[in-house]
This record gives sequence, structure tokens and C-alpha cells, in this order.
Amino acid sequence: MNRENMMTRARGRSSPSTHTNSHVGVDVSSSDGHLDGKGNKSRIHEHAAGGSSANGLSGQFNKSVSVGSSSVDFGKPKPVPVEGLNTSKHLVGEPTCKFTNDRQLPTQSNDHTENNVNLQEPELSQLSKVLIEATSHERGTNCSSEEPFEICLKKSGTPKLKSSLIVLNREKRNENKLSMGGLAAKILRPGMVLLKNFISLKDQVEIVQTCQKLGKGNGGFYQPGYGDGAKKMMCLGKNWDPRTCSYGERRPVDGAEPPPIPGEFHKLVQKAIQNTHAYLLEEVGQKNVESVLPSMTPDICIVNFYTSTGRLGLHKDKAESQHSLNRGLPVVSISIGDSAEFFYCDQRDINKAEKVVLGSGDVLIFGGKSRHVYHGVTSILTKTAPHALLQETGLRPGRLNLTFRKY
Ligand SMILES: O=C(O)CCC(=O)C(=O)O
Ligand SMILES: [Fe+2]
Repeated sequence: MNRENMMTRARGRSSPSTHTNSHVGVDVSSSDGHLDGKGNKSRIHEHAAGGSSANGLSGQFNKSVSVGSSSVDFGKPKPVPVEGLNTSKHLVGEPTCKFTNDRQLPTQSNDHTENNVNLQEPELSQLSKVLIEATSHERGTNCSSEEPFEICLKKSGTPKLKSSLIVLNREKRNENKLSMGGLAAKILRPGMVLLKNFISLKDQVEIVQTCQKLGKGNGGFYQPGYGDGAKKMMCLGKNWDPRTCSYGERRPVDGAEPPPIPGEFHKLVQKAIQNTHAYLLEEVGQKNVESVLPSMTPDICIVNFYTSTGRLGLHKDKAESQHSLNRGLPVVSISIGDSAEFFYCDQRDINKAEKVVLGSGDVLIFGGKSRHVYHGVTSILTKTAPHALLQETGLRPGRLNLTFRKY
């Protein structure tokens, strides 16, 4: 295939059939926290469309490319120097969320009725006000008085040998695939690239184990103050406060300092960006890879664990520094466990959004022209996690997502 063809294919958008014709459903029974126009919090229930398909990527992968193994050596978390962080501006000067309502999700109903209500901001603000009453008793709830949340269920004494062999075999197959050019990358839109199956099973196991360990320690997983427990969160490097939509050195809920980002996570992020650059340069023929997708050394990682009912409303990630946002430094997102239906769009309108299914081991990178894209998770596809991962780690049903950014 000549380069021109490859570029055309790589840039090709999904077919019209991948656009969602979804409905909006909102009720008071769930899950994500939001701020209304006055900085008050509410929650919006987000239903997944019953008709959505779980077919994986909405289009074909355009090009496979050999980029080397993504295997890294996991060891103790290492502190990483933080450059240029100025959180005082956020902590003191900006007490309310800058992207008010950004995480409120106009999304889909799980029935097929035609009450298609495309909620826009005024309606959402009204709704938020109503919902504040319903949720105010939950605000500020955290896990400080509870048992730490563990993403792995206790193992029931399953013989280790069997699952280890499966992991090793899969690992070997992965390595073979990679050396044969089996890594699939797809440009979803300019500056947004999906690396399918990028994280080897061995590394997925180690990421889960690292998150399990960090998650039950100081600064570990907690229930972010709202909702029904469908999503747990912890931060690494810096704290992200969902109530103020800003970063800080400690989390207000219990004063805990987030653990540093482990060195092995850094290596994976670096490798993902390098491989994306190699793909853009060598396979797509884009010479100016740094301007399409700038390099990024993260100082923040937000780790979300979604249970089977977990959702994340359409929002933009825009609490990072102006410098970071203006330069289009990418967000690097790693998915592990059950797959998720992930939507992205230019306007906060689910009807105009495109969908991609993010599976275990996938890495999604969005920076450059896509840094300000709206995105969200409408549903978790249950029982889709790799069997060997579950056997090896005891990961709960659900999805682990790590998003890396540079403040
Ligand atoms: O779970 C995901 O895939 C997206 C997470 C996300 O958008 C965020 O943490 O800001
Ligand atoms: Fe996000």
C-alpha cells in the first residue's frame, strides 16, 4: 500500500452508522457528581442505550505497525519531579468549577421511547438545583470511616500455576504479534489516536496489582462525595478535586497526599506516545508529529474504578494549566478490565458524538487539536474483561481507567 493510501485510510472517519441516534434520559438515582451554575453539586443518572452495539471499534483499523513490546518492569513507586505546578491559583482563586456542568451528561435512555430531550445548559442548571436537595445528605461523604475500597476481590485459593501459564502464553502471543507488526493503531480524529491492545496482559496484571496496593493505602481509592458508589477514584501525583474541579497537593476530603506516579506508569505513557509518533511518522507520513501530538511527561494520574453501573458524563478536561492546554499536551488514557463505551464529540451533544469501545489494554491518546474534545463513558460492558486477567488478579467486575496529564 502506498503512503497516500495509508494516510487516507488512517484519517478516515467512522462510517455514518457509528453515529449514535441516542436518547437522553435523566433521573435522580445515580452516579456522577456535578456542579450547577452556582457551584452547587447535583447528580445526573446516565442510562446507556439499549440499542448500542458492543462491537469494538466503530471502524476498521487502518494500519498495523510493529512498535516493539510495551512490557515494562514494575517495581516500587518512584517519586517524580513536578515541573511548573502552580496550584495556589486554583486552590485559592477558583473555588468553583470552571467547567460547570461539563460532566453533566446528556445521554441515552435504556428504553427505546422517543422522548428525546437534548438537555442544554439552562435545563441542566435547573435540574441540578432540583437534585441538590436529593443529594445534599451525601455531599462530603468519603471512605475515611469505611474499609478501604479494594479493586481486587480476595482470591479463593485458585491454583496459581494454571493462570500463570495462561498469562505467560498470552504474553508470548502478544510479543509475537508485536514483532510481526500486530499492534493496531487508529486515528479517530486529528490528535486522537487509539492504540488497540497496547498494554500486554502481563503489564495489565501489574497495573492492577499496583493500583490495588496504592488504592488501599493512604490517599487511595475513595468515594468522591456523591453518587451511589458506582465509581471510585484515587489520584497520583496531584489531587484532582471533583467538587472544585481543580488540582491541589492534598485531597480536601481527608488531607491525604496522593502517592507519586509509579516509574513504570511513566514508562508506559512515554512508550505509548513514542509509538504513536512512530506510527504517525512512519506509517501515516506525518512529519510534524510533535505539533500533531506533543510529547508529555505526566505529573497527574486520575485513576477511576467503574463498577458495572459506573458512568462519566460528557466533559472536557480543562483544569490543567493554560500552558498545558494551549500547547495541546495530550491526555493518555489506559483501560483495564471490562470494556467501556466511550463517546467523543466537538459539542456537548451525545447525538453528535462518535463511539468507540475501549477494551482491556487499550490506550487512547487525545491531544493537539483534540485536546478540548468532549468525552464521556456511557456504559461498562459487563463480563468483557480478559479471563486470564481476572484469574491472575481477582479484579472485581468493572473497569479500571487511568488518565495521565501534565498540569
Ligand atoms: O474513563 C475514561 O475512559 C475517561 C476518563 C476521563 O475522561 C477522565 O478521568 O477525565
Ligand atoms: Fe476526561
